[in-house]
Amino acid sequence: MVIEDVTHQYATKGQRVTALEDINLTIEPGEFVCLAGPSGCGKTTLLQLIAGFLRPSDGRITLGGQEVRGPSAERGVVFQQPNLYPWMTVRKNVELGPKLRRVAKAEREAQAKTYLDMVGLGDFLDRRPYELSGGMQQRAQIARVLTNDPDIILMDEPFGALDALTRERLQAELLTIWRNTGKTIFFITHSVEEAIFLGSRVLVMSARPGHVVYDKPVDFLSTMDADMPVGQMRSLPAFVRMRDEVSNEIHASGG
Ligand SMILES: Nc1ncnc2c1ncn2[C@@H]1O[C@H](COP(=O)(O)OP(=O)(O)OP(=O)(O)O)[C@@H](O)[C@H]1O
Repeated sequence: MVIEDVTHQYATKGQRVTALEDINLTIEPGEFVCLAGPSGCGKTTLLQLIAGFLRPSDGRITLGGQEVRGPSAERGVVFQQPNLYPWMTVRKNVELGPKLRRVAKAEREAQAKTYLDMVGLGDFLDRRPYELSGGMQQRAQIARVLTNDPDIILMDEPFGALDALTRERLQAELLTIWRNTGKTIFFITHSVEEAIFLGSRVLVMSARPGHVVYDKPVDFLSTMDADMPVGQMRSLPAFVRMRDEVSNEIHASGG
């Protein structure tokens, strides 16, 4: 995905607010990009531009050479608040995308089962969303996005509303899903530790108008045991160094 010279302004009450200015970014297939930055720096705006919910005031975004002109299943979005349809079972929620694309019933049922198993909800197929915990609803949201086989998954603080333990579990599960599917992920977070733990690359944006002030790969994790607990990882010198670097960058840019 290529973001070229993207600027975005909102018009409110006759005033223009420049949320993003001159963003240039290339995200390679299979990268797990985590974006952090002070509140209001334009993270959600950038995600919404990539999703196609907003059009940039200037510049352009292309995915696989095609310009993004609106929402599409190839760019799946996971929001902070799960947005499952309450009147549908978990299975029907997950099957909806393939159903709208007229995938045959047996095939879409099998797809939904595969992805619900992958996120650990294989025993909850016929429950309704309100019968699930917040973490389980997020898992269902992730399964729903995966069923559409997107080129990129856009995640806006997906674990921000969860308790600490559930959050750590979902982080580990998401990493496993990423390793197993090779999907490209663009992930917004307020947590520096989450960004480093999950990302193969960490970006920081400055306060308004937002632009990218930090962009580094997280390379020390690839040489380590994939199953190392987060607790142990936190004390690694390379982890601590990067956490301080990213935190300083966020503070310097207005956070
Ligand atoms: N619909 C809108 N109309 C006008 N201004 C907006 C609108 N949406 C966002 N903004 C402004 O654009 C800027 C960027 O907002 P955005 O939500 O993208 O930031 P953010 O980095 O995601 O913030 P947070 O971390 O608090 O979620 C903010 O100053 C915000 O007030």
